[in-house]
Amino acid sequence: MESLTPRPHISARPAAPLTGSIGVPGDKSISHRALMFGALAIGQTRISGLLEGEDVLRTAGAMRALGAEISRDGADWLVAGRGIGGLTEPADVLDMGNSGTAARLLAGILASHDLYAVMTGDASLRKRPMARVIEPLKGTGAQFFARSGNRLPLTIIGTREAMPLTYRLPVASAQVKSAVLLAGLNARGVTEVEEPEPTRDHSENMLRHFGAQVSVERAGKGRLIRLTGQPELRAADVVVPGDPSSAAFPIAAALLVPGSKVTITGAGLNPLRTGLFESLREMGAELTIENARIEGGEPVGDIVAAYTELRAVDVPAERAPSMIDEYPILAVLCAAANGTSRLRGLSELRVKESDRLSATAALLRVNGVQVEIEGDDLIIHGTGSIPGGGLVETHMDHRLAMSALVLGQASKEPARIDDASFIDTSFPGFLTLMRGLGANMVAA
Ligand SMILES: O=C(O)C1=C[C@@H](OP(=O)(O)O)[C@@H](O)[C@H](O)C1
Ligand SMILES: C=C(OP(=O)(O)O)C(=O)O
Repeated sequence: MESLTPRPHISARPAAPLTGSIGVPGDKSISHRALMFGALAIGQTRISGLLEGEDVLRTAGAMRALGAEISRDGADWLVAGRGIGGLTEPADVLDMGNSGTAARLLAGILASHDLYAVMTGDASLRKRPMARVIEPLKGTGAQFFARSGNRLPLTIIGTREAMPLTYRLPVASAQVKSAVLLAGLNARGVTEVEEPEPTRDHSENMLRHFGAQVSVERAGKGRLIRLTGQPELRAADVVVPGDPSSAAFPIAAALLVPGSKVTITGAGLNPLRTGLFESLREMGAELTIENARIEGGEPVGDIVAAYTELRAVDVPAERAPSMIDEYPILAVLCAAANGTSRLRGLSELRVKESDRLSATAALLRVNGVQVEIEGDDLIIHGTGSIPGGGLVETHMDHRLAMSALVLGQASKEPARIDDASFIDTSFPGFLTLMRGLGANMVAA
C-alpha cells in the first residue's frame, strides 16, 4: 500500500564550502547479494557494513519469508541459510518495494525452487519490465504469470528439476545476468550467460566466495560466464564496502561548490562501477584515490574530491554499464561545466525507478539549463553556472531526488524537490551526512 503521509519537500540552497571526511552506507548491489547467497548457503553468514536502506530491507524480508533466519548482531547482520533448493513456500505475497534488483534476482532464485510465490512492488516497480528475466528463466521449466506488459505482480511456480540455461543477454544488465546465474545454482549441469559488455560482477565474485565454481572468459567486447549447478554453498562472511553510487553525491557537491574539499572513506572501487570517476577526470575534476586496498575481496579506497571548474565531456555508450546509476548526478555536473556535453547510449535509463532519461532532462530544464534528448543521447549545454529556482518532480526515484538537492548547492536560486522519502531506498542518512559536510538542505 502506498503511504498516505505527506511527501516531505526539501529545498536546497546555495551552500558555503563543503568540507570533511565521511563514509557512505554499504553498497546496495553487494548487500542484496550477501543476504540472498547467505540464505542459500549452509551455515551462518555474518555481514558487516550491510546497507540498511529500504531496498535491501525488502530483500531481507523476502528471504525471511522464504525460510532463512536473518537477525542483527550489533552492527552486523547474521543469516542462517537453508541451502540451495531449501527455501520454503512464502505464506504471503513478497513485496519488493522500489527495488528492481531485489525483484529480478529473486525471480531467478524462485524459478529453481519447488514452490509457488507472488511478487509485487510499489507503483514505480510495478511499471518496470520483467520480460527481461521471465523470458530466459522460462527455460528452466518454471512457470510465470505476469500482469499485462510483463509487469508485477508476478506469480512464479518454480520447478524442482530446473534445466540449466544458456543465454546471451540482449542488453547489458547485471540484474538479468545474476537472475540467470541464481536460477542455475539449483539446476543440474552448467549454466552459461554471455553479456554483450561487461557489467558489475558482484554475483560472480560472491558466488566464488561462497564456494561455487564460476569461470569467466572474454567473448568479443563482453564476457561469457559459466556456473556449475548444485554446488554446496558454504556460509562465508561478507564485508560490504561503501557504495560508490552513493559516494557520487557528496563528491559531486564538493566539485560544484567553490572552496570545497571532501573525503569519502572506504568506498568500493570495483572497476566495473567506476565509469563516473573516469568521466569526471575527463572533465578535469580534482579527484584522487588514497589508501587503495582490497577489503572483503573488493577493491576499496578513500576518494578525495575538491572544487574544480569543470569542462564538458563526451561519454561513450560503452561506458554506460560501469556508471549506469550515475547519469542523473553526472548530468548536474555537466550543467555546471563550461560547454556542451553529450552522454551517449542511455536507453536503459528509461526503465529505471523512473524514466531517468526524460526525468533528468526535466530536472535540469526546470532549473534553467538547456538540454536536448537526441535518440538515446542526453545533450547538456553547460554555461559554467546553473540558474536553479525549480521544483523537481522526483517520480519515486531516489537518484533524481539526491541529484536535484546537490544541484541546489551550487545554483543561483534554491532548487526544491517534491518528495524526499525515496532517498532512504539507497542512502539512509543522506540529509544528515550532507548537512554534516556543510550542505544546505532544509525542509520546505
Ligand atoms: O545488479 C545490480 O545490483 C544492479 C544493476 C543495475 O541494473 P541493470 O542490471 O538493470 O542495469 C543497476 O542499475 C542497479 O542499481 C543495480
Ligand atoms: C536502478 C537502481 O536500482 P534498482 O534497479 O535495484 O531499483 C538504482 O539504485 O539506481
